[in-house]
Amino acid sequence: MWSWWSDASNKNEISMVLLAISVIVFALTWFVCISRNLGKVKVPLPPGPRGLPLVGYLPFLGNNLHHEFTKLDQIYGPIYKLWLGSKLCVVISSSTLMKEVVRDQDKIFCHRDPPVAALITTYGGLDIAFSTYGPYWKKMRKIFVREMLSNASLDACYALRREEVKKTIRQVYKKSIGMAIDIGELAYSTVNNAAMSMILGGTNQGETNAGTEFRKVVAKQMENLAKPNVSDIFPVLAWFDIQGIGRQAKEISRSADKVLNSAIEAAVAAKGVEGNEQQKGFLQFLLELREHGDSDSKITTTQIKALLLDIVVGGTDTIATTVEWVMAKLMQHPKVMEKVHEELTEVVGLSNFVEEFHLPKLHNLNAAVKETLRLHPVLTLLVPRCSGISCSVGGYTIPKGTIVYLNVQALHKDPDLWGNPLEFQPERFLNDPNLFDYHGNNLQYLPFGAGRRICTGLPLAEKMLMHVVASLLHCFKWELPPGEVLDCSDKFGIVIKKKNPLVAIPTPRLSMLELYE
Ligand code: HEM
Repeated sequence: MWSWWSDASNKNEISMVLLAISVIVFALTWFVCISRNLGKVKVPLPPGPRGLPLVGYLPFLGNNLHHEFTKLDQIYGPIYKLWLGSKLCVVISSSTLMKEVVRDQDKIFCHRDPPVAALITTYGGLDIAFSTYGPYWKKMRKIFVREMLSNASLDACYALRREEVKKTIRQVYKKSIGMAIDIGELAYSTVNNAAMSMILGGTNQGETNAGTEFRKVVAKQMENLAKPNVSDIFPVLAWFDIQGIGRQAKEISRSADKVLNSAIEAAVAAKGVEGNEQQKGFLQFLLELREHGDSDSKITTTQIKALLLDIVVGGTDTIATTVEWVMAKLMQHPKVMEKVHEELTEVVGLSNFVEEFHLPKLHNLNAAVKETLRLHPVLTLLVPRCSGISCSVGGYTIPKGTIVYLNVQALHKDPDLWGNPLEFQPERFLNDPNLFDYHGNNLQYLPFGAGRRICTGLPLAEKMLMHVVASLLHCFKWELPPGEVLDCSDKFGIVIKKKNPLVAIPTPRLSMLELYE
């Protein structure tokens, strides 16, 4: 009988065939499973420190966030994550990874996750800095950059800035020769007055109430914004406003609104007055857009107020703090200061004030300012970005809605990019002045950020910063009060300031004392 099973050799063959089939089926199943799983293998989140349940790493961050971030960077590398309450944050500190964020995937990362206090004080994010990326933000930026801060517009209001710088010089000469002055305060009042003057134009009457009032409001706003807010890290608790930060923001917003409304009323009233035409300020310009703008540029009163806040809040403390840092670094390095003074004498002359047309010729001062911004970028974590969709950076997953901090201070001190990174050596910017500009072209140097969200105020900031520093240095020699030791440690805030304010004593430098009158 023909039977497979009875035939031993056949039985062996059948066993072999079955075994082969089993192996093939098993291999195929395994392969399919692995392939399916491979498809599902999740790209991991970046590494990072463990935190506590619920609050995450928040309790361990301390007061100086930027120093803490740099320490963590040494443990976890150039990209790491932290949970702050319910928010996932990623900190990035290498040039290569920053390129992925601000260049390759800039569109994904140019969103914001504004703090509650910022939303309240900017009329719900109607300004540029905290508005959502999209057509509204584009329109506001266009008005700001192409129209308000165009070369023509900045040239037109140069006389207003210049007058405020001169006022400061006169005031120092009359009241403070031989006396110790707080340089940060001096710079702040100069920049604030210049900003108010440019905003109000012909309607500005000297040291206006609006200027003084605004100063107080901005100081309160900066303080309030710098406070860590439970409502930001646990949005579900925002309604309770546990620390009262939202309530304070509303109060600040009401005060700012009052100042802005009275400035707008004054500008409207001054509109018909003859002689104010050449002194047109930003506000007059914006009011014209409100009345006569086309669909691309028409703007409401509330939007005008939000834009003005960006100038006063975004522009004054950043420039003033940088002025203070530059002065501190130069006083700490007398040889560099000497070179800068020699250059000012040669380019400007001791019988003249500094004018904006002198600024591009002040190569040593330019280099000293750039080097100061390398060591002390005042917005050291930029304005935090937020990922609009899930994506990957450095091979790690960055989920949608992650807050991304670009640690520019760490980038600026990266020993792989900078020789003697902790030393103040302005000459590194002298050899090839175009290698590092402020426009974010070289991703090794980003004091004003990069990409779509780069500082909107850059054209004004560059001029004002150099003009104020050059004028203070050209008109006076500065010395520390006897016994005072200069230290350059910093403290965290919205703007990174000197831990101890710089106090210095001026003596006149100009040859013609009438210039100070
Ligand atoms: C030394 C002075 C200044 C420094 C160092 C500085 C730095 C910066 C930085 C680092 C950013 C974030 C950029 C990014 O995320 O890539 C920024 C944004 C911004 N800055 Fe400045 N800034 C200065 C002066 C000014 C001035 C004078 C104004 C206004 C007249 C201004 C208005 C703004 C605005 C509106 C934004 C938000 C831009 C956006 O979100 O699209 N800044 N600034």
